Amino acid sequence: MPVNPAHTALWPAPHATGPVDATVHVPGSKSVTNRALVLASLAAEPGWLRRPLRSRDTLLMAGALRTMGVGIEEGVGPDGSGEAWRVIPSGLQGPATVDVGNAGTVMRFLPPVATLADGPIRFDGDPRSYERPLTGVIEGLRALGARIDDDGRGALPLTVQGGGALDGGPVEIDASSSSQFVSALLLSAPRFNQGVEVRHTGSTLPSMPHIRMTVDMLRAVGAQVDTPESGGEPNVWRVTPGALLGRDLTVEPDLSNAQPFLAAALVTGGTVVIPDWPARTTQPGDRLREIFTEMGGSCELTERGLEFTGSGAIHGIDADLGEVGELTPGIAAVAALADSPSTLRGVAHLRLHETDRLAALTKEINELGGDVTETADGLRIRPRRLHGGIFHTYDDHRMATAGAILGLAVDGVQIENVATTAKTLPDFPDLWTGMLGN
Ligand SMILES: O=C(O)C1=C[C@@H](OP(=O)(O)O)[C@@H](O)[C@H](O)C1
Ligand SMILES: C=C(OP(=O)(O)O)C(=O)O
Repeated sequence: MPVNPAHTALWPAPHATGPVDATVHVPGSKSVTNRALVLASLAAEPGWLRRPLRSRDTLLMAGALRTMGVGIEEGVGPDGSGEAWRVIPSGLQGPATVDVGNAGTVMRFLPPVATLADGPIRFDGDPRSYERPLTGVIEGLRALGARIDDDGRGALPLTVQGGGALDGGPVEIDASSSSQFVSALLLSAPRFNQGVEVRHTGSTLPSMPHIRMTVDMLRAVGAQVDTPESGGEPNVWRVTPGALLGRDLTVEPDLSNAQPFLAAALVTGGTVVIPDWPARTTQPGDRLREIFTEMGGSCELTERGLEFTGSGAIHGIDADLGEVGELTPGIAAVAALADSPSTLRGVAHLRLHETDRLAALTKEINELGGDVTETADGLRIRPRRLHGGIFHTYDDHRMATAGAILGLAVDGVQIENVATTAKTLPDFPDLWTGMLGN
């Protein structure tokens, strides 16, 4: 197979020569954009999506929905401002083939949509997508009446034999390996004949803010959802069948992608402003306000956005990151530069993310001279003086941004395949050098 030069290229991570002082406009949220695309495609009328993220994961989602017959057109929003997508739902059709890349949201959220299509929808993706868990979606959909052909491993590749409709009803799944199993079954459920009642049976459930995001966004398009938090049973979510509205939604900046920029303020003792930081959000990245404050920064929400300032000191942290797992690589990078040890817990499921993130962070930080050990459910990080070297990214966007954070403080860090940030933030290298005034 020919080697893609972008995958072997080394990017010299810029070293900060002083405190950063920058305003960084962070593009839209991956998680919001991909949920909005699914919900708008299932609606009874056209809708608008303003400031959508345009990255590998969201373009794969839009492309997949288009191959099933949905119209997703470029346009300016109804008020004439900003870039937008107009989503025009239509009868979903197979045969079609969906490339999921390595997008958890695409590989999990779309098989339920495909059950509503007329005809077979084949799902395939990057080699890593074959290793990421999908059992909760496959078994869950079968229990709800779907026909799915797979090779019995509970993973991709597979074909959903869309029958134009799905019975729906009650289903038990174990979503301890990914919250996206729950989100997937809920997002399409207003269109199932009986809606759905999802009961999670596993002992842990990661990424609760992402499940809240699913519920909030369903309600915003008119769905009726009962949750444990709205007085329902623990671990049970119910969605009533019904038509969804086509809305006009502006996508919030991706707060998890704001992380490396906030980290830059923390690591250099500088200030970074992120405009349009939402006052209220379900995005897990909002937790960075507390986490990075505990690690030595301070922040304020002003009319300019979130203003985050580092004190010059970086402290270690003992934190359960189970709710905000996708923040772990960036927190681990900051922790490796701190003045005291850190313990990051509750993130065993990161072994099944874009790469085995616990192994990758341990190996790569240690190769720069660090002292990181894996625990059963996380990392223990004892800061040591680091040196330059190659930081491998394993096709993981958050490994690349974690390496860039280290490079601010450690001279001579070279990031292999920084282009992998295109999964959720294609502009990363430019935004990063722009922040540093280069
Ligand atoms: O639903 C979502 O948009 C996501 C849920 C989380 O997945 P897991 O629960 O599999 O960690 C998160 O890590 C991922 O980046 C995005
Ligand atoms: C885990 C992540 O992505 P995915 O949506 O592919 O699961 C992530 O972005 O950190």
